Amino acid sequence: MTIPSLTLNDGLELPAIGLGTYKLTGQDGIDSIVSALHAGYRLIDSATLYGNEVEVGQAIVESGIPREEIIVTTKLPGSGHGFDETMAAFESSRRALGLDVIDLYLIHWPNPSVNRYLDSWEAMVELQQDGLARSIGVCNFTEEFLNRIIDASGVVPSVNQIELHPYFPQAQMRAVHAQLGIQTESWSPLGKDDKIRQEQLITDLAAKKNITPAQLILQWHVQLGTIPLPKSADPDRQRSNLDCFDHTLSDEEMASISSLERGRLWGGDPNTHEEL
Ligand SMILES: NC(=O)C1=CN([C@@H]2O[C@H](COP(=O)(O)OP(=O)(O)OC[C@H]3O[C@@H](n4cnc5c(N)ncnc54)[C@H](OP(=O)(O)O)[C@@H]3O)[C@@H](O)[C@H]2O)C=CC1
Repeated sequence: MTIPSLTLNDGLELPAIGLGTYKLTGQDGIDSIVSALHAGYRLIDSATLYGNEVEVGQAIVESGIPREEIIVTTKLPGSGHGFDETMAAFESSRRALGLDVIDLYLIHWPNPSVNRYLDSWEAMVELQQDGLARSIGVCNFTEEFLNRIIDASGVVPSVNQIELHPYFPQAQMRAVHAQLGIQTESWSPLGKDDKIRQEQLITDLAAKKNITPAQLILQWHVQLGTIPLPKSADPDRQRSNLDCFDHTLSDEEMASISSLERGRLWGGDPNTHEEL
C-alpha cells in the first residue's frame, strides 16, 4: 500500500499517517513495530518518555527496510528542558535509537512553569542546522507558545502534535497552524479507548460506507489535513488502519463527525499542565 505524503515547511516529506508507539515496549513492542513496517508504515512516533527508543531502533534493523525510507520521530522529555539539557537528551535518544540522524525531533510538552522551552528550541534549531535532526517541531504548544519560539528564533516548527479526535477536533489550533505553515499531527487520533468508535453516529456512518469505525475516523483526520498516529499492537488492525485514503467523506459527513466535539479527553491543559 502506498501512503501519500505531505511536505513540511522545511521540505521534509512526511507520510500522511504514522504508527503511535506508546506502550509498545520489550520484544512484543519490537514485533509490533516490525509488523507495522512490513504493513507499510514509514512514520514511527516514539518518545523518550515511552521508554522504547531502543525497541524502535531494533525494529528498524529487524524489519530489513532501508533506514532512509523510515521517518523516526522522538521527543524531548519535560525533564530535559534547557539548552544543554536538550543537547544531552538528544544525544541520549540518538544512542538509544542507534541512529546518526533523527528525522523529526519534537518538544514533548511546553512545561510552562519551567519556562525553558525557548532555550530548548534554540538547541533544536542548532541540531537541525548541524544536520543531526532533519526536522524540528513541538507538541501540545498553544498559539502563544508557538509565537514565542517563532519570534525568538525566526524558525517556525515544522509540526505541532496535539490531542485531536472527533471529541476534540481542534478547529482553532488547526487554523493557527494553517496560518503559520505548521503541519498538524493528531495524537490519540482514535480517542485511545473505544468510546468514540462506539458512538452511534460513527458506527452508523461506518456501516453505511462499509468500513470500520477506526477507518472512518482516520479518513476524517486525513480529510482535515492532519497526520493521525494511531497506535495498534495488532497486525490486522495496523493494516486495516492504513486503509483510510479512499473512502471520501462529504462535507456533511465531515461536519457530523466534528459535531461530536466535547473537549479534550486525555491531555492536560498545556497552559498549566507539566509533563515529566
Ligand atoms: N505528543 C503527545 O503528548 C502524545 C502523543 N501520543 C502519540 O499518539 C499515539 C496514539 O495515541 P494513543 O493514545 O496510543 O491512542 P489511539 O487513539 O491511537 O488508540 C489506541 C488504542 O486503539 C486501539 N486500536 C487501534 N486501532 C484499532 C482498530 N482498528 N480497531 C479497534 N481498536 C483499535 C489500540 O489497541 P490495539 O493496540 O490492541 O490495537 C489501542 O488500545 C501514541 O501511541 C503516541 O505515539 C499520545 C499521547 C500524547
